[in-house]
Amino acid sequence: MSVVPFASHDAVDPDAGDQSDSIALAPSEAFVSSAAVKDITERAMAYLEAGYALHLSGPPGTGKTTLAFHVAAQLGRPAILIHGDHEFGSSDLIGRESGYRKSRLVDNYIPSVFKLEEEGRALWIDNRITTACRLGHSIIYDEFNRSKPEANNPFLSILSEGVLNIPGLHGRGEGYVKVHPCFRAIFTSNPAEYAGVYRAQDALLDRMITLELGHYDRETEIAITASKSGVDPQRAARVVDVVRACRVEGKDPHFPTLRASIAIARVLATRGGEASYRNPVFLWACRDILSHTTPNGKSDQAVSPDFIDLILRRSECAEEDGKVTMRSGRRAAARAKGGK
Ligand SMILES: Nc1ncnc2c1ncn2[C@@H]1O[C@H](COP(=O)(O)OP(=O)(O)OP(=O)(O)O)[C@@H](O)[C@H]1O
Repeated sequence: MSVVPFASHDAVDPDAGDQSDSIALAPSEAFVSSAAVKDITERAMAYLEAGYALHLSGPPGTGKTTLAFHVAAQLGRPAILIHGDHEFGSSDLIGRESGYRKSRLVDNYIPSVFKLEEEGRALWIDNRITTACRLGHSIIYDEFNRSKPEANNPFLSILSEGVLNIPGLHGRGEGYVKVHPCFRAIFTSNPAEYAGVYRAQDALLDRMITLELGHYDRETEIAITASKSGVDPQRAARVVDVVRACRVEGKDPHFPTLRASIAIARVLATRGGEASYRNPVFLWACRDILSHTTPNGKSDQAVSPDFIDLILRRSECAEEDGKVTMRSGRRAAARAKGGK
């Protein structure tokens, strides 16, 4: 079983074999546990400990997957990661027959008597959900609505009756697997996604508790940007303010995301320099990373390079004004102190 730091979960190999699919989650040093993160974790843990499945729903880059890993780590059980895929069928999740075992017994101990017994059995291979249900592992099912709704049907009986129905094992006395009491499921989905997703079944949504996530507060975004890029908090704050201004004033409230802040800050960390309009590295990184078209593919840009220039110049002026105000405020305070 591999140990995966959950703020760098890209390291998981989803194609590893069945048993090695389980991972032990360990907190990464880069993980930020701000008040907002602690609050949502507390609520998530309350629902999971009460025996419910958890559904983290929110636009891209709001930290759903990272939070799912964090919460799964708090459960203290090995975890199994699944990424929703439109090619999944139920068998990809619960298991399938694979191969055939044939045994043959020839008994010719008494030469005049020849006894032959043959038995053939299809071999069954458990897949990830079955393994998790049997062993009481946690499932993290990322972007579960990328799988066809019927592929997720096994979860209906798992989450309501605590039983996994395996039609392929009926007749062998193993057709129903009783779900281990420690089994927990954490789902994530992105309701704003428009391509390659399916509408989740109401019956499945009704069996889980959904936490709607939005973008984190400014302080948490600054802490995450600084932690994931290595820049100091002051530069991280400048980057985050520009990204948040584009989000608020652009045509799409979901973009740019926290990932854009991290990306710009990483470029700054690599190339050095201030998060200032006067630093060409910062200027072109912002233009390249922040400008994008609207998600529905229309040609008008949600955030155009001109718009980014405007935001950058404005934030620079606001900062200059702030410094001037602070300087004049300090001078006025010194004058007042000196009795002038
Ligand atoms: N608490 C945190 N501590 C450190 N980094 C975080 C934290 N939350 C989110 N991040 C970072 O923010 C970025 C976006 O987070 P994440 O991938 O979890 O978002 P998401 O909502 O799952 O996005 P998507 O829907 O696009 O998959 C990642 O680089 C992640 O490492």
